[in-house]
Amino acid sequence: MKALTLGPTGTYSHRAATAVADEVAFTESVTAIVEAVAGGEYDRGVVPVENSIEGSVTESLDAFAEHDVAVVRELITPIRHALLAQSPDFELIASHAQALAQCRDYLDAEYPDADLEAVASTARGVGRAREDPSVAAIGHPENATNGTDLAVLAKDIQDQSSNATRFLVVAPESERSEGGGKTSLIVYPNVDYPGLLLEMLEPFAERNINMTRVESRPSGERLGDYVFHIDIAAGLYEDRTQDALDEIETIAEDGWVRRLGSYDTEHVVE
Ligand SMILES: O=C(O)C(=O)Cc1ccccc1
Repeated sequence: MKALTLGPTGTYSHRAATAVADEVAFTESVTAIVEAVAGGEYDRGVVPVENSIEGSVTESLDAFAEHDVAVVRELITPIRHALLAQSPDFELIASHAQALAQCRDYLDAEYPDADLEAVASTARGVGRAREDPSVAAIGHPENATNGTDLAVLAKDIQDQSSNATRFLVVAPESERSEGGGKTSLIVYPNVDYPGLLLEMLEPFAERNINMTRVESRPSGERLGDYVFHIDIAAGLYEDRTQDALDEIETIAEDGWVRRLGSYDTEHVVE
């Protein structure tokens, strides 16, 4: 099975993708990954969606709302960042925006004068550091092994030791599964009245379904209009989930409800 993920070689997404696919291809935007799977060009896509320090990768959430794909697996992986450079005399640190943010306190304390540059992925930053001695990168320490000029200047530089990222594996919509202990949903009510959010939560609460995440994203239609990303600890195969969703469909009758699919959480070690 071939998976498309965020590249180039050496990203955290790459590491997660090797756990689910024997062949991995790369692109440099998560939107492009979701688009390519929705368009039938790849069997699987592996996208980062949420980090324990920095929160959501909003580009991934918005891509799920835009394109018809199924979510078939959830991978949670520890993230341990290293600082990589040709020498300690660098002026600029290049990495993925999330990685820079996850190491903000460390960078402020140790390198207050360094410029920061957000690039498409951690491995793209590593590429910049390989080409330019004035650039350092933040990424997985293995990026500095095997024939590179890079040294690992520091390890475990993330601001919390328990830094974890959640990746979702997307597949063509026809592969959506109803089996699994978790389900991802997107609800666009297309209405606004007092108590709407409360009404959307009640169908789950009344059936003792734990909501593991709810996040609103701008719909892009008008200011103050939102799409809700909801994850629940129940499978689509369960009657209680179907009953709750029937009620949600009524609340969102002027909008839409998307069932991305059910899956079980898998922990992938480094
Ligand atoms: O840039 C990468 O390596 C990614 O896969 C995105 C990312 C960035 C920071 C933490 C986890 C994933």
